[in-house]
Amino acid sequence: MKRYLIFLYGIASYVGFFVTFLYAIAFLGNLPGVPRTIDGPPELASGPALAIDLLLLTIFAVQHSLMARPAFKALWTQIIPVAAERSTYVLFSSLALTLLFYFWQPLGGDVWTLESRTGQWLMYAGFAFGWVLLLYSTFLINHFDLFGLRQVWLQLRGKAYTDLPFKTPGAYRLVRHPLYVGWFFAIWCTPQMSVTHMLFALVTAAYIVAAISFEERDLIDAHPEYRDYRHQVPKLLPRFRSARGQQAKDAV
Ligand SMILES: C[S@@+](CC[C@H](N)C(=O)[O-])C[C@H]1O[C@@H](n2cnc3c(N)ncnc32)[C@H](O)[C@@H]1O
Repeated sequence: MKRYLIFLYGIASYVGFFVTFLYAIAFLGNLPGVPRTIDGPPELASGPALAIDLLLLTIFAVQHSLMARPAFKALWTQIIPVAAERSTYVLFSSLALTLLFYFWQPLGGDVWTLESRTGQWLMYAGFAFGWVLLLYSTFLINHFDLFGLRQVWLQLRGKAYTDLPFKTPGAYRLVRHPLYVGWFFAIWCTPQMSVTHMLFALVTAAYIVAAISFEERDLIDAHPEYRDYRHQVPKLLPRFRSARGQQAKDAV
């Protein structure tokens, strides 16, 4: 019975993630048909609105980073079943994001507005590319493990969990963090950058850069070969070498 409940919990948490993921696209892209998006008429004075937005971003950052640390997981799994740990992380992340979507306060004011149709379409293309890259990268690592489904499925079948191996498929050969590159595209590519959107993009970008150093420390502890990978593959910006440059390097 308990095994089925944990499995159902994992499925529910995954559905929650998926709905939050779709809402995040609509929220950041100011898509029609959803009750609240990142931009809109300000409801509060700038000071309180800014304080609320920063608080919402901090809640997400603290939840997301703290609950991902091995030391926190070791403590947390004394309270909740080990197999439900990742689903709980996913659930809490979705809740923190939902809180942000619901209470987000637009500040008003524009940073840039692209008038050219080509510029606008390039921004839309970058936005779409970001979300696709983000989702694609989860499948390169293991989508079902990242979102807790593999863990609850293995326990349902009475099988032991095995850690994911370190791997560098597809985009991981170009950069170490393609999923975060996807985030960068999703948060910065907009034809109309408002002050509110800029605040979101700046804080999120700073958070991603900080999160990378925590994540890489854990990765080196778990997979010592990550140290070499770190020297060979850039963090976020791919290096495109010319064929002649590569030949010269191979010859050395
Ligand atoms: C949300 S994913 C982000 C992955 C990566 N930072 C990126 O931007 O593509 C975080 C999880 O991926 C795992 N991870 C990151 N790089 C990995 C790799 N090359 N092989 C296996 N797991 C990896 C981390 O241990 C962490 O559990």
